[in-house]
Amino acid sequence: MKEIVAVLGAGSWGTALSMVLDENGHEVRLWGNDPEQQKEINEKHTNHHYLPDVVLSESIIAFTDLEKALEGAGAIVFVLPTKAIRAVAKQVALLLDGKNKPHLVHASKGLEQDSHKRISVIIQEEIPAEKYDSLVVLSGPSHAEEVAKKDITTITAASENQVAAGYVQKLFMNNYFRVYRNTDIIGVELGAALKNIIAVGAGALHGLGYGDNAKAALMTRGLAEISRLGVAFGADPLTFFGLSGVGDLIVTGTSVHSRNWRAGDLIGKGHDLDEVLNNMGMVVEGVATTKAAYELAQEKGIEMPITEAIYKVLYEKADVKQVIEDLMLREGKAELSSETMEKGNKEI
Ligand SMILES: NC(=O)c1ccc[n+]([C@@H]2O[C@H](COP(=O)([O-])OP(=O)(O)OC[C@H]3O[C@@H](n4cnc5c(N)ncnc54)[C@H](O)[C@@H]3O)[C@@H](O)[C@H]2O)c1
Ligand SMILES: O=P(O)(O)OC[C@H](O)CO
Repeated sequence: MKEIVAVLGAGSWGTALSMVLDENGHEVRLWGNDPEQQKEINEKHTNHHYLPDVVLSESIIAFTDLEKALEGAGAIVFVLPTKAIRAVAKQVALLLDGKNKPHLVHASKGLEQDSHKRISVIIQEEIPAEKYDSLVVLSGPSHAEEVAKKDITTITAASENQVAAGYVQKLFMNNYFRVYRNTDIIGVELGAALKNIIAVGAGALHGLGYGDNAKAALMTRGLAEISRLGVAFGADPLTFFGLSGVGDLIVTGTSVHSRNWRAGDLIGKGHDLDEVLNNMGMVVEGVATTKAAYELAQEKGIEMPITEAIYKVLYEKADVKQVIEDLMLREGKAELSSETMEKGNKEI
């Protein structure tokens, strides 16, 4: 199959996914809102700020005109920072005529500020169902830098509509980019968004000089609270043992490629949050997601002690070492409870 695919978001991940789609023979239109960057993609076939040293295929065409990018597209892939999704979805809704119904895909990882909504919910709110065919979430352990080098990557296409998930699987899959299907859109989106919080924490532990035991503790107990929140919102607990759960937690919580991990590392080393975010030059989703998840957990009475600790460090300027000591000295608990997986038990 050869499709026209509009990729919305010309940053690291949008560019890497465009390379996969181009490799698979699709017509790729990479839309972005920065004319200089789009010019660079079309004239030099590079996107040096987001993927240094990567040369793009000449057949990947950058667009600044959204209407032109969407014309006749069989699939539209949203790969924008979470905070830009609603505004761009509104624009897309105005441009879709309901006759040619594209498949919608999103590959972003976050929760909306204030509303705490998942990205698929935002897209469904902004684009009327009669204007598109299906909505699929593409998510999993995948650093853009490695995908751009064609390193082996596995990822999940999640949708309640398995025909649509199969379409997205076929669209992206090749010998270095393996795509699985999944039906649990809630679990996949929450796993993807919440692992960024734990990755910030893992970076901070590294920055502070803690060792591997601490890293394993954070990631394991982090996964426990991600699962607790997810299950409380209707996710399948098994999803958190999959690519969008433990898989993405490993890749983000252990890698210098991760902007979330790097931000945490610098915070652990004593740098100011605003300075860290300003210097990163790319989105660090975990910071905003920490606030959204913290508020969500407070609202629903779900215990998320690690998220709460990271929230205090990021938003209340709490001392990291003190926060870690407080976490360690909480009242002793049982490690596992079958109720945790069934109901999001608040005792654990
Ligand atoms: N980088 C990765 O390896 C990776 C992998 C998987 C998922 N993701 C997720 O994909 C999403 C995008 O991440 P990224 O790494 O590409 O971010 P990035 O910071 O590298 O790039 C973001 C791009 O979005 C553009 N943008 C921002 N606001 C916009 C708007 N209103 N309209 C149009 N363009 C706008 C920016 O100009 C930039 O080109 C995030 O949710 C991230 O968590 C990233
Ligand atoms: O660079 P990060 O921290 O945004 O993480 C990138 C991806 O989400 C890893 O799967």
